[in-house]
Amino acid sequence: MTHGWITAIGMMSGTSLDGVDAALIETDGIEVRRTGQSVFVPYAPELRERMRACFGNRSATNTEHVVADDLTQVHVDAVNMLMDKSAMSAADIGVIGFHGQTVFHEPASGLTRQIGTPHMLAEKTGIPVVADFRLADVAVGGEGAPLAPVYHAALIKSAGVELPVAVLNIGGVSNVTYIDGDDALLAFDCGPGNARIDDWMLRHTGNPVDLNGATAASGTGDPMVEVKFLEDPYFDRIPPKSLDREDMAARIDGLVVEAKLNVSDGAATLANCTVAAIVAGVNHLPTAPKGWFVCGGGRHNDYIMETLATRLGVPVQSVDVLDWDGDAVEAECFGFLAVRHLRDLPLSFPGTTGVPEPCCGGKLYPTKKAA
Ligand SMILES: Nc1ncnc2c1ncn2[C@@H]1O[C@H](COP(=O)(O)OP(=O)(O)OP(=O)(O)O)[C@@H](O)[C@H]1O
Ligand SMILES: CC(=O)N[C@H]1[C@@H]2OC[C@@H](O2)[C@@H](O)[C@@H]1O[C@H](C)C(=O)O
Repeated sequence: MTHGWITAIGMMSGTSLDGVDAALIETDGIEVRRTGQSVFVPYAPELRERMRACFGNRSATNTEHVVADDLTQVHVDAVNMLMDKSAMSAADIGVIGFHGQTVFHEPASGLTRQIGTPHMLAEKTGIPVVADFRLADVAVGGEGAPLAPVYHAALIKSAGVELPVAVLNIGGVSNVTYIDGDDALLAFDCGPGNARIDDWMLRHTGNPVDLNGATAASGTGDPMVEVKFLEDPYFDRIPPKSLDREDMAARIDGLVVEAKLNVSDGAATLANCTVAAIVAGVNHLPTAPKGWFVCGGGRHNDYIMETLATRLGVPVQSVDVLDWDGDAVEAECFGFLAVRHLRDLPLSFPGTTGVPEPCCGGKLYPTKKAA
């Protein structure tokens, strides 16, 4: 098989609902020749709330269609911004990988829903779009997530680091990829990432973030809440396994309310739970990683990063030390996966989502001209 390099734009609208990350990547679907510029376009608060109202929708509603078109328009804007920033035009881009917004994820029922309007994105940008990345995986009994492991492994291959390592994404949910140099990858969602912290901060301060973990750092974690949190059966479940953003939410909120914590103690407690969930995941790895490389917005939370390093007892560093763009890894990943779709290469594996055999995925939405 001869592979040409394809320049792709990948886009992720993550579980934290903060906005759209878009990034350029040049790849043949196996190796990463280079990554390029990235942009972030935040959602307007009113759109964010309409998106949040779609969480839990097992099937599409009329209002959801409007939300899907509106969030797709933000993706169109992101593509245009990225092309302007990179002095590129649609003719320079081979494909867009469009994740959409997960509103419901229940792989045990064979259901995972990412909303967005891929044909609108293809028409408005004039670039073919690959979307629906998770559907084929859950259709054959997989978890549908995480899908980033094959991209994490491609990046680590040329990073020159001592193996085994863990690549950890701390987004709304956190997920880990264990890489020991063998082809067999192991990956799973660890637990809540920033989502519970964001919701707590929004409720108490009106701002959905604990900037750099400063509020947590000024508080004291409640150890009993953490102990009860770790009693959730999810942590003993053998991976692969995945979570919806709202999984565990009611239980954690209940524990924190019951403990009557103030804003800083609550932030510290929730950050400790995020860390404890990641540390609990080590029990499911074949050996302890020699180092952890962290991407996603949670790596900006100094309290989480420091607590994680203390509890893991090995170096925990931002992926930025490897010259990766830690805010763009997931977006780049969907560009990479779009190219893998075009090359008929699998996106998920028995060790990453529990599919019976390596599984291809995604669906191509050509531009009208190409159709
Ligand atoms: N400076 C910062 N300090 C603390 N937290 C931050 C900071 N910057 C971003 N975050 C957190 O990072 C999160 C966004 O990260 P990211 O974009 O990686 O998540 P996502 O892609 O939406 O989620 P997921 O990976 O679960 O799909 C927000 O929840 C935000 O609270
Ligand atoms: C169902 C879904 O959208 N899952 C996301 C979410 O956000 C982080 C974690 O949970 C991960 O499993 C996944 O996203 C990344 C990009 C993945 O598939 O690897």
